[in-house]
Amino acid sequence: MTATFDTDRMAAVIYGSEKLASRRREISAAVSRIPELHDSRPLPFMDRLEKVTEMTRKLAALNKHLPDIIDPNDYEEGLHLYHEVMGMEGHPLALHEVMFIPGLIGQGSDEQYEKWLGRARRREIIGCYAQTELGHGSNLRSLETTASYDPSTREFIIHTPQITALKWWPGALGKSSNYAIVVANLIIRDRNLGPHPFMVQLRDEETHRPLQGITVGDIGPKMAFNGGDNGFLGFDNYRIPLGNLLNRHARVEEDGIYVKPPHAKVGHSAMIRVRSHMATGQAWLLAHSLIIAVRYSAVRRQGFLEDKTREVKILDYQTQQYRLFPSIARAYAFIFCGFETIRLYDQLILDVNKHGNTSGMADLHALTSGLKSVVTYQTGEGIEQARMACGGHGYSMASYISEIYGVAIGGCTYEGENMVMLLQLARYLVKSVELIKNGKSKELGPMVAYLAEPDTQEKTPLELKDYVKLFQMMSKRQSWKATERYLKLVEGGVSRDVAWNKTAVELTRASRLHTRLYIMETFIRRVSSIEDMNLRMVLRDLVNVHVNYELLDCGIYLHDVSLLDSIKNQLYSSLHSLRPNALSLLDSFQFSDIQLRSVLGRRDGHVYENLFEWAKSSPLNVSDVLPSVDRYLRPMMEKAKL
Ligand SMILES: CCCCC/C=C\C/C=C\C/C=C\C/C=C\C/C=C\CCC(=O)SCCNC(=O)CCNC(=O)[C@H](O)C(C)(C)COP(=O)(O)OP(=O)(O)OC[C@H]1O[C@@H](n2cnc3c(N)ncnc32)[C@H](O)[C@@H]1OP(=O)(O)O
Ligand SMILES: Cc1cc2nc3c(=O)[nH]c(=O)nc-3n(C[C@H](O)[C@H](O)[C@H](O)COP(=O)(O)OP(=O)(O)OC[C@H]3O[C@@H](n4cnc5c(N)ncnc54)[C@H](O)[C@@H]3O)c2cc1C
Repeated sequence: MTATFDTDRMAAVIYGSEKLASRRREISAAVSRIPELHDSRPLPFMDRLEKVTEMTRKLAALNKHLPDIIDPNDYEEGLHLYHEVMGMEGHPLALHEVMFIPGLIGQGSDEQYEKWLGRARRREIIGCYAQTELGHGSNLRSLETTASYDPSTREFIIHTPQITALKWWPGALGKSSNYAIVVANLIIRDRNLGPHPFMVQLRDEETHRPLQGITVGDIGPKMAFNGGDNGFLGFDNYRIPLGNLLNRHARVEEDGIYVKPPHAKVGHSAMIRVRSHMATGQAWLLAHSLIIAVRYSAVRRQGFLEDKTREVKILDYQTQQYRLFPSIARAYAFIFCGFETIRLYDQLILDVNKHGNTSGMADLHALTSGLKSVVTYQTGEGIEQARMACGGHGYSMASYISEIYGVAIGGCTYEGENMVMLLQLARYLVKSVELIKNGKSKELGPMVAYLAEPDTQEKTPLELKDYVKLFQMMSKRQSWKATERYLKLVEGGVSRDVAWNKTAVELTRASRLHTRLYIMETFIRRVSSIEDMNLRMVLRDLVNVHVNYELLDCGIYLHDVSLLDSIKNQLYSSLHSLRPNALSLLDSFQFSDIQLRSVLGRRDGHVYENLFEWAKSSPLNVSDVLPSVDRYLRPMMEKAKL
């Protein structure tokens, strides 16, 4: 089937500019010409140590070739090059780029940039972000690692008081990093001033051995990221200089006087940054799995429809389309709303760092808390559907979908466990409803203004604005319902914390609806702004799939469920309309075969030949009779014959 639009032009929309989209193609082409940058053999056949070694080998090779391929100062080009070469299974610089350098930029002073930033950027040192502990991750106020100030030596003493205080999970900590931003409770004269970020050297720069007072290692295999070394870390009264408290916002004077930051949570900026980037990051993962599933579905034939002489492509089944197309729509929606969120984050950082203005922090914290939760969960759902849509071959690691799934659902946990983060957004929604109840609607931010709108009659949506209106109404009702339930308990004498817990499920529902509304609105906004008519038309089809699917999925929040029949019909017809463009919408992501790492999804479409070649390369097929057969199976069978 021929697409109605140009995939290069769509790539420019997906990646934000014509220039970046074409640079991505050039970068992929450059990588394809350098064998040193390719996987030396399929990753699923490697054990953990081999994977870590392979990732480290490629990283060093990449570091060597990087200046010939990209402008080292161009972050977006760098991100693509890393994805292409390193894939997604983790590597020594993953957290260095994603949290260590951004954490230093967000929290460090100009003097501290001078000391560490250049070295970090040149990769003279490798760092990670060590916050989570064995006993606590979500509740930062219960972290146990201490950094006690000793004015006599102008040093902090970093200490792990007990086993639960061991840092646990930080990526690239176990074996790769020699520095870390360590989040520890700042203690001055026995007063705990809460978690603060410290720059800590962990290993000798020459020998790479842990420094005295440091215990560090790898935490073992995980669901995914097994090419990376998530680690543990303990401190035995380990001393660092006063200048190692990252002090752009909070400071300790030599005599121990503490200077507060302009906002208590300004130290969370590295987390807010990652959360802001997660919608786009997860969208690539969702698209990655869908490219595999949709390409495969356009090759795989099974069963008959009208033509009884030739089996049908499985992509023509309505159930297959229902399984896959709403996720294509979500992948696009996440990208567009991700771009908008990143812009909000960049603006906030500018406001905070240049003008000391922290007034936007609460809004962005609430928004990104909800967004990371909804997006990671829906991405996981979409990837799992993509796997099942490939039948048995989806279950093989040749499809690579299980790896993508493992990586994506890590996002439900890292950067804030999803339920915990949904409840953060819920605090904001409840406060907003309380403002309205107290006659202060004027104080509401623009994203929650709809909470003050009166209910109107539900009617069949015909235009996009009708869908938004219906969704706003459902979201508003749920926020009010949850708030009133909570307040009723409080008014009845239940403590706020217990009342909150007794309302928590309803509160998370409110957060999800609010976030889904935001995603829908940003998706519609972006598509309406696209000038190329061919692109706009196909994206409009995608929006139709999205709004109908979302409404149907949230149908329990409608009062008049009879509306659902017409919504179902509109959904089925929009799935049908999308069919000719489905594959090209995914090809527009322009994943190379190297980056795809999937035998099932390769561009050449020779699924069966490629699968057979892949199976033959299994280490189990090196010999016809395995030693385990000689040692155990044959004797067992021989014995049975006697
Ligand atoms: C270029 C970037 C790319 C990014 C990658 C994106 C996608 C990736 C795709 C592929 C992956 C590839 C590589 C990545 C691999 C691995 C993963 C990468 C990183 C993972 C790193 C981590 O996980 S680091 C550890 C993260 N930990 C957490 O997130 C902990 C969660 N907990 C919290 O954040 C907090 O404890 C809390 C928010 C739940 C509560 O905060 P706390 O300070 O304890 O709260 P209270 O003292 O009770 O105060 C509550 C009060 O403060 C408000 N608040 C809280 N935080 C903020 C904030 N940041 N800003 C503003 N306000 C805040 C809160 O709303 C309350 O306000 P009210 O009292 O007014 O209601
Ligand atoms: C792949 C991966 C990479 C990571 N990388 C890093 C890193 O680089 N650096 C780093 O510091 N950390 C990292 N982490 C750790 C991660 O940030 C934490 O695991 C995460 O914040 C969740 O915290 P937790 O493990 O304490 O979960 P818990 O909070 O123990 O969650 C367990 C359950 O308790 C529930 N729960 C907890 N609190 C509440 C509450 N208040 N209300 C309702 N329910 C609640 C949760 O919803 C969940 O169901 C990583 C984790 C993973 C999986």
